[in-house]
Amino acid sequence: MTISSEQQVSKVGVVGGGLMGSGIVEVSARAGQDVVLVESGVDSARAAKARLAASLERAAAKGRIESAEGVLQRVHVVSDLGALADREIVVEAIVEDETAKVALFKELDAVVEDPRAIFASNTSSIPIMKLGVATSRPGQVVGVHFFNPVPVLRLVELVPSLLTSPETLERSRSWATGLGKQPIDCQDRAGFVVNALLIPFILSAIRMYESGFASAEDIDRGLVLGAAHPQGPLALADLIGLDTTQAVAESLYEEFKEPLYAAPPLLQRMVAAGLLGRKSGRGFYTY
Ligand SMILES: C[C@H](O)CC(=O)SCCNC(=O)CCNC(=O)[C@H](O)C(C)(C)COP(=O)(O)OP(=O)(O)OC[C@H]1O[C@@H](n2cnc3c(N)ncnc32)[C@H](O)[C@@H]1OP(=O)(O)O
Ligand SMILES: NC(=O)c1ccc[n+]([C@@H]2O[C@H](COP(=O)([O-])OP(=O)(O)OC[C@H]3O[C@@H](n4cnc5c(N)ncnc54)[C@H](O)[C@@H]3O)[C@@H](O)[C@H]2O)c1
Repeated sequence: MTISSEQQVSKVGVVGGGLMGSGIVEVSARAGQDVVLVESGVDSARAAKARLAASLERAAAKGRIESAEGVLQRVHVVSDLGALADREIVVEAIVEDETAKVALFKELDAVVEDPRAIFASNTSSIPIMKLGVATSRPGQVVGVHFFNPVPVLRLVELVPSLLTSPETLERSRSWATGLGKQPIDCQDRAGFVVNALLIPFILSAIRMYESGFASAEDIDRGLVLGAAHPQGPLALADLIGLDTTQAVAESLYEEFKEPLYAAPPLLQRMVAAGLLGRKSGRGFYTY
């Protein structure tokens, strides 16, 4: 299907400006799009703005953009979902929690006025169908899954549910490609392609560490030096966030009931303790 200029989206909304949402805002604004970011509170809005500004300053220092200010002019950070009324695509990037996402998709359905607007979720593992049927427009709901760090990694997984329309899928593909991303197509199964393979690998590393088999540093060094990974699995879990890692493991386990997807006790205890990785300052490493 060819996407006409009239079907292309340029008014972007993002809900949730954490690790991923701020990255999605950044790549959209850098591609020249007008972006409204909705965050839930004053502190998280401030944190999102700081993360975005720091990343843009780094891009400017490397000569990848002319100036951070130029890009920031296209970004509006608000706390009211009503500001998304005129958006052509809204990307949900809130916490990996099905109840919270379903509630948000219901609200988005009520506030977004464009009858053809795309409702995209950046979920790592929650069925797109569950988000689709929370709205009156399941044909316009699709998974558009970015990877962390968003400004660096080129992949986007495109995940239609059984009810997603071909037009929604192709408009999403065209949008992601316009951001400089390379889409792959996935079925609506927990974990899609990458997390279904990556999360059990990370969980195996956590079990290895938990059993005292090797230190965190040696497990990570082993995979970096012996398998040419950019970082080891425990450092990667800290980058993803241990809460998100656990939530994705739980979705995979619920769907497939395979022990390899079960969150190890150590991961569960670390999350309960608030040791969430980089974002909380401590996980398998201290930051
Ligand atoms: C769970 C989810 O659903 C799905 C997922 O997202 S799974 C996670 C997928 N992500 C990965 O696997 C990440 C693997 N790790 C990596 O790619 C690298 O270790 C890394 C990019 C995080 C850091 O790379 P490293 O070389 O150690 O650090 P560093 O030199 O600071 O960064 C490399 C480049 O990335 C850029 N970069 C790093 N982090 C960045 C960030 N948060 N934002 C913007 N740019 C960033 C740096 O500016 C640098 O650019 P340069 O090459 O032009 O100098
Ligand atoms: N961390 C990763 O590596 C990664 C990679 C790909 C996809 N994802 C997915 O992206 C989503 C976000 O993950 P993250 O790592 O950015 O999480 P995060 O915890 O860094 O950020 C979540 C943000 O959402 C905000 N938020 C929560 N509820 C909200 C609401 N109702 N309205 C507005 N804002 C709200 C929070 O204030 C927070 O800033 C999750 O679905 C996650 O599975 C994460």
